[in-house]
Amino acid sequence: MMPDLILPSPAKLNLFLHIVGRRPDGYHELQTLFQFLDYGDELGFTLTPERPGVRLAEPLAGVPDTDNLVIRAAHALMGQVSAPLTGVTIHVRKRLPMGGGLGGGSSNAATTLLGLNHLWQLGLNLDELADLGLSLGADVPVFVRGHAAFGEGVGEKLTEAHPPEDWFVILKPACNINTGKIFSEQGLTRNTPRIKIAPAFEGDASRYRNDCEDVVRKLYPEVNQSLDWLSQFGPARLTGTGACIFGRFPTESAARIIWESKPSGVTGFVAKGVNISPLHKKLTELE
Ligand SMILES: C[C@@](CO)(OP(=O)(O)O)[C@H](O)COP(=O)(O)OP(=O)(O)OC[C@H]1O[C@@H](n2ccc(N)nc2=O)[C@H](O)[C@@H]1O
Ligand SMILES: Nc1ncnc2c1ncn2[C@@H]1O[C@H](COP(=O)(O)OP(=O)(O)O)[C@@H](O)[C@H]1O
Repeated sequence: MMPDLILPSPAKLNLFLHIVGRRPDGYHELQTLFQFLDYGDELGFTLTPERPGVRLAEPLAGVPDTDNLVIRAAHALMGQVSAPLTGVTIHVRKRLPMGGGLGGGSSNAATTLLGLNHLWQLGLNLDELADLGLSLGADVPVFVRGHAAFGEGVGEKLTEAHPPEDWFVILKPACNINTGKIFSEQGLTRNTPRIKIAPAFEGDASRYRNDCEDVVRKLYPEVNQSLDWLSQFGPARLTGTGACIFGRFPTESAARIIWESKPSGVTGFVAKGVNISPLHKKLTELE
């Protein structure tokens, strides 16, 4: 059966990620530049008037349904309204590697919040949805707002940004990295000076850096090797706490040439960086 609504759930990159301090609760204060990719998962929503509640069409491998950010986002939204809501089945077409620093789970949560707000005609605004999203994860608000952004705090204080919309080769080295483990490493750089004038910095990709990179290179030889390989063709960086890395190219064909020559055993994709989320583009078309 055709879903009632199909929406994209794009990936993000952290074009740079600076750790500028630590809060009393141990969480790290970041300064980061988020950009979306025109590549990601897809969520299909099918209304089920005969069956109330929210469910997944199929479970995600390794993620119990109650932990799935799609279900958690739907429940968070249902908690905001007292009126009875039509049942819905959500199909997740996964293309993004999980736990790779591309924000797939957070993006799925945001797509669910906006998709159900639309289907159920709840009328919540983006501020309300971003607040709900933050309770699910630090990366959810930027996906809810849908504009490339300079993020501060844990990534939830967002200022719209306009980095160049280049092409990227994204590589997924064959290892999984736990975000909590990286943030608890003793050798992590935690004292990068704060950037005061973000727009001046955004335009200069040669200054982009990820403070997790040194620690991740030491702990994960697969990431180290992939970064060394991709760096031959230009600056290559880690996104989030990894394991995915990206290299920047001015054109699609330049990116594809490098992609075709990647070492065996490494997966990934080629995608364009975009400053307006594909999710918001699609929702605007529906209005
Ligand atoms: C690093 C970033 C950058 O975009 O992305 P990913 O690599 O996850 O995509 C995010 O800030 C990830 O935020 P979020 O998704 O909420 O982090 P979680 O996986 O819940 O964090 C796991 C653990 O890492 C530590 N943690 C996380 C974020 C942060 N700013 N400081 C921390 O110290 C905390 O101990 C937390 O319990
Ligand atoms: N719908 C979902 N998609 C992906 N991961 C999910 C989802 N729901 C829960 N998770 C959990 O969230 C973790 C982080 O996933 P993800 O957001 O894709 O990576 P990252 O935060 O590294 O960018 C996964 O390892 C998985 O256990």
